Amino acid sequence: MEKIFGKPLITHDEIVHRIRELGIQITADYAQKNLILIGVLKGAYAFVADLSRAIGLPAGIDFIMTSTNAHGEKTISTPTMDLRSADVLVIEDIIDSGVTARVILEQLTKLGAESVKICALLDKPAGRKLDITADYIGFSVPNRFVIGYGLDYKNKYRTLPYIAVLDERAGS
Ligand SMILES: O=P(O)(O)OC[C@H]1O[C@H](OP(=O)(O)OP(=O)(O)O)[C@H](O)[C@@H]1O
Ligand code: HPA
Ligand SMILES: [Mg+2]
Repeated sequence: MEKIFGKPLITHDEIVHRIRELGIQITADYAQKNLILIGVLKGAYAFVADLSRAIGLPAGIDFIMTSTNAHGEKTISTPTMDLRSADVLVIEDIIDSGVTARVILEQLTKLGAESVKICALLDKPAGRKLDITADYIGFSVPNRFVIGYGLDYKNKYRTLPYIAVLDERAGS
């Protein structure tokens, strides 16, 4: 797969280093709080696994999935954990248009969480359609379609250990 995608946009070592930094920051920020991490499947699966183990707190962990309903609106599944009085940190792979993040923030806030913040591995500001800012960001990426480390193109390439720009030669 390396040959198809050439040089990584963000290497595995850079991801590991940045996650260590984010873990230290989140550990300090949530030291006195009732932290529940909520991973957004599928894209955030790799980031959740690594970031959760870089946070030195007894955090709860849960997952949600997103889907699109008959009206073309994005919806989320209901978390299994009770979020009342919890400080929720949503873990996302990327914020692009901001539509997914907006729906997640609105819905989880309605479930009675004390606070809801978002940590995204990647931020693509040029893709933004809604005014959404992540509270923690791993890396800012250019306005290109990126894959790897959880991010897919047609459900493939999630397992790449680094982030790359999709090469047209990958085909369909
Ligand atoms: O900011 P946005 O434009 O809303 O895009 C970001 C969202 O889109 C992707 O998920 P997708 O719904 O494709 O599903 P996946 O996580 O299963 O890949 C990505 O994982 C984010 O969740
Ligand atoms: O650049 C991207 N790559 C993969 N999935 C995505 N979902 C929104 N933007 C992207
Ligand atoms: Mg996703």
